[in-house]
Amino acid sequence: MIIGVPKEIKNNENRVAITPAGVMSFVSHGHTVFIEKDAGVGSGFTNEAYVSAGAQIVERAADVWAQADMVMKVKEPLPSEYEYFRPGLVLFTYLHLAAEPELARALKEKGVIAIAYETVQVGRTLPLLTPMSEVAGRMAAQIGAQFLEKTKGGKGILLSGVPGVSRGKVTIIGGGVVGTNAAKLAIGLGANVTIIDLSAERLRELDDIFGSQINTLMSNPMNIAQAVAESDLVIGAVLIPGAKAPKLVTEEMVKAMQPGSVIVDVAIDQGGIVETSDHVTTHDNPTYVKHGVVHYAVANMPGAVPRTSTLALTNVTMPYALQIANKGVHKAVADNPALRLGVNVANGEITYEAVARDLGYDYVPVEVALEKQLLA
Ligand SMILES: NC(=O)C1=CN([C@@H]2O[C@H](COP(=O)(O)OP(=O)(O)OC[C@H]3O[C@@H](n4cnc5c(N)ncnc54)[C@H](O)[C@@H]3O)[C@@H](O)[C@H]2O)C=CC1
Ligand SMILES: CC(=O)C(=O)O
Repeated sequence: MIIGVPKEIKNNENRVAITPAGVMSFVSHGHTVFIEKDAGVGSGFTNEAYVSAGAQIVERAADVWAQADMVMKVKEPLPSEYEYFRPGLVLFTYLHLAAEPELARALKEKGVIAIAYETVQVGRTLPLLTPMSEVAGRMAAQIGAQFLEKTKGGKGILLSGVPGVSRGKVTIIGGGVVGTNAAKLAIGLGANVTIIDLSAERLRELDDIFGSQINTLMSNPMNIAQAVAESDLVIGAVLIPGAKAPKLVTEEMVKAMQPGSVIVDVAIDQGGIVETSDHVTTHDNPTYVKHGVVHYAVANMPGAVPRTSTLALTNVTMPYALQIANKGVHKAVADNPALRLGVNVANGEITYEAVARDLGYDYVPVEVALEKQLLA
């Protein structure tokens, strides 16, 4: 198979979908890898390192897309990349389609087989999302602490407090991977931490992990309203796989926060859990203020720490990418139920139920959609 890796073009996105080690794995299995010139530079991988590993460097993104059977990326394609879509092309990347209706339409209309990292699922875990959620969760606490500084627009508090002055209050809504990692850092910073989740089982696990270092609360509008109003920093970390994020923090709740408080809505890639985080921001211009509250809504947070993130991401994506390359997409998906759940669009159909529901399309099972191609 020919695998193509374009350079990421999202604002300050310095990750890359394959490292030289990944190239070596593909090549040792008889595959060909085209890497766009300088695609790895932001993550510290030179063109020469890719060539030494057996890749061919291609000058133009258009040629990478045109020659590849499978394109591997990190972030969802941007509108300027939609023209490269074509029937039968396999696209393996983060997609977050419930929040990207135009992208979903383009993939559907152009007959791409689009496999989303974030919906590949093993039991209750999302193995290709986990490492980036670890990164973003840890970043959320440190970014929140930074924007609480007066010079950054915040109310001017230090989360740890100092002897004789209270600690800052952090509320984390969603106690999964992002939430747990945000809590680790927030506890490390000395904050007073509350985690809110809908799952009593998860709250029990969090209580076992963190003990008296955190407070846990069941997710309901009353608990959320009270915790948010009292918080200096709120971190949005809820996920319903594939679906648009539920708006759990209403505009009224935001208005009740003190001016200069901070919201880091990590779930913004799925649309965000805060009513007032109504648009995505970028690393260049990461925050805006609404009702006196600083909102941070960057959808590619790990892109700011690309060396760590690229290594962590490719550690988990490569085994799946190799299965697709070695077996072909049909057999790889048929053999691996985890990968099957990753397929969001195939041959003109939406094949992930939550995405179809949220975007108003008919849901077509993956097998049926892939069969269409074999019959055609
Ligand atoms: N902005 C960025 O750069 C990044 C964003 N993310 C996003 O962060 C979000 C969270 O991801 P993970 O922590 O990996 O998901 P996860 O599946 O590990 O955790 C989600 C948690 O939300 C809880 N939950 C579901 N409904 C809830 C409700 N109504 N109230 C409270 N809790 C509820 C679940 O019980 C679960 O514990 C996702 O949208 C993910 O895509 C992840 C990485 C980077
Ligand atoms: C999860 C995701 O979208 C990211 O790491 O950018």
